[in-house]
Amino acid sequence: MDCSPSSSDKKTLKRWFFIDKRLKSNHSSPVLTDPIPVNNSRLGIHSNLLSYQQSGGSLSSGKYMTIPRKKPGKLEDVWSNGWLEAMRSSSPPRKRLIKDKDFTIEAAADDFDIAYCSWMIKYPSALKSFDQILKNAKNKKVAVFLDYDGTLSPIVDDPDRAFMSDSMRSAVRDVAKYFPTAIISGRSRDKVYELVGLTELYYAGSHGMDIMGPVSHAESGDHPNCIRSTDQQPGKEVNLFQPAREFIPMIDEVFKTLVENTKDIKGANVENHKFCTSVHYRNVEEKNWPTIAQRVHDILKDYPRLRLTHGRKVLEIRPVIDWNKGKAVEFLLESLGLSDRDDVLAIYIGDDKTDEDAFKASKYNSNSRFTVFRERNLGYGILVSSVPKESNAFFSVRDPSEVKKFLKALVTWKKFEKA
Ligand SMILES: O=P(O)(O)OC[C@H]1O[C@H](O[C@H]2O[C@H](CO)[C@@H](O)[C@H](O)[C@H]2O)[C@H](O)[C@@H](O)[C@@H]1O
Repeated sequence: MDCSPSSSDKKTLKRWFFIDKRLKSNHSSPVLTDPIPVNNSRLGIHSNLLSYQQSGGSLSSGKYMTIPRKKPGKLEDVWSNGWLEAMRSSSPPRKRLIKDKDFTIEAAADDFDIAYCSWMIKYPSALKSFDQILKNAKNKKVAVFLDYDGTLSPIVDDPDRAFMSDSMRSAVRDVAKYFPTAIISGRSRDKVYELVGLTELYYAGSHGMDIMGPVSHAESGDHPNCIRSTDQQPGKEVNLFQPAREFIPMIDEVFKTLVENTKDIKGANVENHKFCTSVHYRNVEEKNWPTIAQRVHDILKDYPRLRLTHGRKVLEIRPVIDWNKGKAVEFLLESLGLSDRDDVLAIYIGDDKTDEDAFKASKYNSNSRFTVFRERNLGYGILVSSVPKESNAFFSVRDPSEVKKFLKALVTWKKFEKA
């Protein structure tokens, strides 16, 4: 779809603004929003509100190796804390629907396209804005951060079959030849490394809680959770940074309990990412979503040091520490010696709610210690989305195929600049 306005669009645009106005007058917007669980003091709390070092509360519930079969709680829990609402809006609809928290209307293709074009005024295409990006990148050190699922690989029903294409792999390999490049994924670091298979990159798994980065130029290398290692990535000395190390036994225990307690729900799938665990409901019938949500909720009640976040048709359980993909980007920039400088442009491409933390990331800077990417043009967040949704990103691309075009364009620019 081409979103450049043409004269023939005028009529339809007018029609769209009329629809838009009508929806707004009903306190509604055609843009998908991510409802944040309300009414839940613990399980849905935003990580930024929590300090990194948590005091009190034991690390384990003391039940390692025994898997308790939970007594079901009341279904009202998951209604009242907003989980179900968040689950329903957790992935872009495949059908052309305009959704709002109060109602869903089936949109004619035209209306949907116009909604998308109107959304792109706020989140312009990174491909069409490439000249603007280059203008800002000129004479700067560019660093590239990439999410995996939905960004480098298309979303598919089976998480074990989310492969990236060879052409995408070669585009990422080329990018890494010219720019420091890292993958920041919700998956375990081992799994995402297995899927990407490139030694040229740095990897952060478990939403940034397991970072294999460069041997540090800065203080981050002296962090107590940093281990220097040479054997993890062939030919490279790397730093391993694992701020949630102490949670490994607890996550393993919760993972086993989740497997046991969801095994009778058809389509449920639990993954262990070592520092966090995911419960997929993409293949669970919608009528059973309240049940799966309630089971997870009941288990988490026993773990005050774990919290829940929502991904694309997945419930993610992770430690209550002030660490996320945004912090991982900051950490990697610091390790790369790219923090305390103005001549750096960080580009982050991602599709999911957890990528929003990275879109909001700050960069250390001598003038003001934390400088938000978006406000100072020190970095660009690029959201991958084929439907309108609210984001902290600056630009957008529609899908992984546009991500690949963008990466290739970066490489072509750099080659040309060097020649
Ligand atoms: O941060 P990411 O690299 O994007 O990882 C986030 C989650 O991605 C995977 O789940 C998502 O992709 C699956 C495969 O396309 C899809 O089936 C699932 O519905 C999506 O949520 C991964 O399996 C999760 O563990 C990650 O947390």
